[in-house]
Amino acid sequence: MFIDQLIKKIIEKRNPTVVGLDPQEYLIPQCIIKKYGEEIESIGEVLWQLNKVIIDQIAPLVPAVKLQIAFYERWGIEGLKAYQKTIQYAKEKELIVIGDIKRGDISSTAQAYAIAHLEGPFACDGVTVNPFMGSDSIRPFLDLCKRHEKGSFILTKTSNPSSKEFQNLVVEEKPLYLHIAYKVEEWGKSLIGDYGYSSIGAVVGATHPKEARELRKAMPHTFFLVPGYGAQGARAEDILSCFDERGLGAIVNSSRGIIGAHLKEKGRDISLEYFKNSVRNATEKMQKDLLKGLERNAKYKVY
Ligand SMILES: O=C(O)c1cc(=O)[nH]c(=O)n1[C@@H]1O[C@H](COP(=O)(O)O)[C@@H](O)[C@H]1O
Repeated sequence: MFIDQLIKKIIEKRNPTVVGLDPQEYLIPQCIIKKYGEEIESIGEVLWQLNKVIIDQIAPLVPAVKLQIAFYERWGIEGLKAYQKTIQYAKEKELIVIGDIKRGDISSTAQAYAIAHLEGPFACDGVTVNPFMGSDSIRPFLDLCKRHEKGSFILTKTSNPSSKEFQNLVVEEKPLYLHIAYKVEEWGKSLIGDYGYSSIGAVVGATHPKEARELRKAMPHTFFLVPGYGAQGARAEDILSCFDERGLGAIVNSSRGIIGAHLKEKGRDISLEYFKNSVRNATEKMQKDLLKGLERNAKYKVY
């Protein structure tokens, strides 16, 4: 089952973090671009080699990676080939792979998305899904999650500053994000695993600690994917309320904070060795930071 596999890996590695493989152009070290070609035709190879280097560094440290598909789609077919190859390689390295695709559409279309990203050419272990269109748009993802033991994380309270425009609107006496939360709990009911969490999770932004606390209470069986740490400004203490008293219940993403750590220190003109160390150090630093936060808070036990 997706969620049990994810939690087992988190416990094994003592690390509730996921590295975001979001290769924005300005982050890519010059040494990789120069080695694999600076022409637009080489972009697929550049993205793939970059990801391979990152995965080799982080595979022993983290349970999972998340690929934001936009940074691949943006380059067309070559980008998507790199996306596909990276998924395959991360799986070979026994990482849980989350495709950050944020899809949502009428059910027949949603089914095609679900097939593409959960069983077809881009099959990941889990995906992110947008619930704006309601239950029938989610159903195809739930069905395939059940059939193939996969997972989905449903956007519930997103990390961006404008998320409050719609998600915090009060409807029938409750903010919209709470309505979504109750639906996500319901959608996940039949996929609850050994640790009490469902393979149907929620995306909850690290940048909104007050809402995260409320959501943790409202969603006792829902595992959180928590973006916003690092580059978007959230700190470990903002995220603690996403975890339960066992130190489980959430996995925290960082993308730019890990694969762009070298920029603050040195810029893009660095050696491959420097890049590798920078990725590894940033990953270890994030792990320590979160574990320290969990340990400091007396209520939480760390595995
Ligand atoms: O679903 C997501 O992963 C997501 C939801 C959300 O509310 N906020 C958010 O930042 N994300 C994604 O999480 C990653 C955050 O990247 P960094 O800000 O660079 O760590 C990006 O891939 C975003 O697309």
